[in-house]
Amino acid sequence: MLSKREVFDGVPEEYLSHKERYENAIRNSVVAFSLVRKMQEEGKTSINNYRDVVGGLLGSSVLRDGSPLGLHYIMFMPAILNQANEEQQEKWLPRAWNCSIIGSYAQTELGHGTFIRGLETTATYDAATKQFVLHSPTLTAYKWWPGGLGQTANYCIVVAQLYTKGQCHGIHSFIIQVRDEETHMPLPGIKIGEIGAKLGLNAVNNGFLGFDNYRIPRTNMLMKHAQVLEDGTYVKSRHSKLNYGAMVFVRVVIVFDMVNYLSKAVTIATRFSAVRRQCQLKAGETECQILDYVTQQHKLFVSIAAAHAFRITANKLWLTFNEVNEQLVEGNLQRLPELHALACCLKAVTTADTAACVERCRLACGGHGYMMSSSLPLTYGLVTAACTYEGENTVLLLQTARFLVKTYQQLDSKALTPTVAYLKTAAAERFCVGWSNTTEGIIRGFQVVAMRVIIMSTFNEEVQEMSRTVSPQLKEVLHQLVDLYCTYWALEKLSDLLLYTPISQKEVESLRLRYEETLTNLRPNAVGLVDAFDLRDEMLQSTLGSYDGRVYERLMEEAMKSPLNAEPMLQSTLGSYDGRVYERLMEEAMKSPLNAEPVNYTFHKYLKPFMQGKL
Ligand SMILES: CCCCCCCCCC/C=C\CCC/C=C/C(=O)SCCNC(=O)CCNC(=O)[C@H](O)C(C)(C)COP(=O)(O)OP(=O)(O)OC[C@H]1O[C@@H](n2cnc3c(N)ncnc32)[C@H](O)[C@@H]1OP(=O)(O)O
Ligand SMILES: Cc1cc2nc3c(=O)[nH]c(=O)nc-3n(C[C@H](O)[C@H](O)[C@H](O)COP(=O)(O)OP(=O)(O)OC[C@H]3O[C@@H](n4cnc5c(N)ncnc54)[C@H](O)[C@@H]3O)c2cc1C
Repeated sequence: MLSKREVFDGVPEEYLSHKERYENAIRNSVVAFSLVRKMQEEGKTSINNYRDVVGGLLGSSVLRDGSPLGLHYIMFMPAILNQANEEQQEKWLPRAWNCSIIGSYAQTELGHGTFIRGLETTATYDAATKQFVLHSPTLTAYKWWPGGLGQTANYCIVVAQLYTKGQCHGIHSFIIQVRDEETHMPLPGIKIGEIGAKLGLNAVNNGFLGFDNYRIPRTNMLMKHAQVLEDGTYVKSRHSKLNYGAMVFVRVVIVFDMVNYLSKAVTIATRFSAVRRQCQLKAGETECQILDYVTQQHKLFVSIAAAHAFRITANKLWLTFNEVNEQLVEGNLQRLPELHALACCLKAVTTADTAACVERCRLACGGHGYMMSSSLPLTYGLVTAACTYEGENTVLLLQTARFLVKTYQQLDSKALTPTVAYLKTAAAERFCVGWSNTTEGIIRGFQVVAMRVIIMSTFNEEVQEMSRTVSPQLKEVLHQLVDLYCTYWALEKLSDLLLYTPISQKEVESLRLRYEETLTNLRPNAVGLVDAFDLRDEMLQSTLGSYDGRVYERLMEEAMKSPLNAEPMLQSTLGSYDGRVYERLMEEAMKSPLNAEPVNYTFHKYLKPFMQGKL
């Protein structure tokens, strides 16, 4: 059994080189995911409910900057579950589940990420040999970004344009072996490596992949929805977008991920704000806690409310996802467009808001928030990536807008699905008959705004659910959070409300007062509310947010760990670009020390024994 997390001579991750970071990540990941395998053996997790277990590990301090094995669980396995037929699931799932193969998900290319119908990788069926020929016709056709593909995965799901009998049938998914299972060397016809250093997630080992007329068996096309028969006949799917299912799943999962990161960041910033004393409220008094400043409360408290709002929303979205998928299995596709629009909208909104809130938490901690040891810069790097991956936010909001406009156009002719039923009410009231400065009044106002501009998603507060299951005291605080969240956004989006609702100047002024009252009312419970997230210090990994409040001692202890305090100079900088983007990106990628060797030693020392169940 491997010892717990090893680091180089006690040097924290921040001071490791790019290569050392990867080697450290492999070591930590095989230890962490051996736990998942142990839980499988003890029946404590299964192929259909491992989200929480893997999610907990990926958000933990052990894998704090991602894992080369993350995509295996996040997309490789869900894609097999979602797009492989039964025979293929029987063949591939057991090996994926016990990690005797490690997979990734290769869709994005150097030249295309958003417009997936424009992907260039081709899979051309050869009926004579009953094989598909995978090929990257241009440099821009190289797969670029797949997590774990650089040096770790030996299989991946590849999304390519399917050609058979001379005709293109659009993008489909294929399971493809890219490395030898014994030697881990890239297979003939495969060009593969890692793409280089990034803003964050530098332990994920994102890779590139090019095909040179690479042949795979016909049965490696995932054929749950569409098929290619032995003679090359194409059988199309019931719905052209069923192949997009893996992306919908991850968008749903990302909403849960944002809850975890936002809870961490606001816990760190709120606790630090209770410890930090700076300036005086009245001359001659002792310096006050910065948490007592209304400006500090304005920065932080809405993040506490948002963490709860996102958690409730994530749970509701997960229920919807499972409901719709059960209907898909029965052949009922009626709610697929609603699920797609909902997943797009909530992934975009929660990632954008979380990135903004985490940055605001950092700013609320002054210089100490800028220290890597605070864990806030790392958290920001993780959440801001989520605004891009799994569908760039702008593009996903446009997908939601497309669905809402279509829904509005069919308002009188079609029954509305549950999450857009409010449009009927808002339409009936036309211009929001009256404004009231209550939670319900604000929600109704936004429904009217949404109605009017058809691109705002509405906010479904689960207030009733809280009143059934919580004590009067907790209900009061949770209602304060609901009030805060609604009045905050009413004030943030005041221009829309002024444009589309009859809110008066007087009501705006009282809304402002109500907002400040709510901040004051929440202040006594602020630390208790973040303590309620129950995030252990090991999870937070932050000098500012530790439970014991020993901020300064911890800052100094961490500072003394820097090798710069022991040695003169480290580091160097990289060159800049001349505008030849794709060639330069590839040239930069090839500079990575990881690409200097065909197989990193950690494969033979850690990964292979892990995959063979020998750890
Ligand atoms: C299990 C373990 C869990 C552990 C938890 C730990 C947390 C981890 C969190 C995640 C961490 C890291 C993961 C990072 C990994 C990143 C992976 C990737 O980034 S993979 C690549 C992702 N790429 C994209 O998302 C591409 C974005 N682009 C698209 O999706 C499409 O191009 C789109 C939708 C923008 C346009 O598609 P298309 O051009 O084909 O469609 P149209 O716009 O013309 O619309 C036509 C029609 O189709 C409907 N539609 C579109 N998409 C879907 C869909 N997915 N499902 C259903 N329907 C869809 C659309 O609504 C239109 O319908 P219509 O009725 O005609 O209006
Ligand atoms: C950390 C990370 C991990 C990733 N992991 C994976 C992975 O494992 N597998 C994988 O396949 N991919 C992965 N990706 C790739 C990711 O899915 C793409 O980056 C994403 O889909 C955006 O595509 P792009 O980067 O090509 O940007 P583009 O699609 O080129 O978009 C660039 C910008 O153009 C604008 N734009 C584009 N299209 C439109 C439009 N229709 N309307 C308006 N504006 C538009 C937007 O402002 C957008 O930000 C990862 C990316 C990151 C950052």
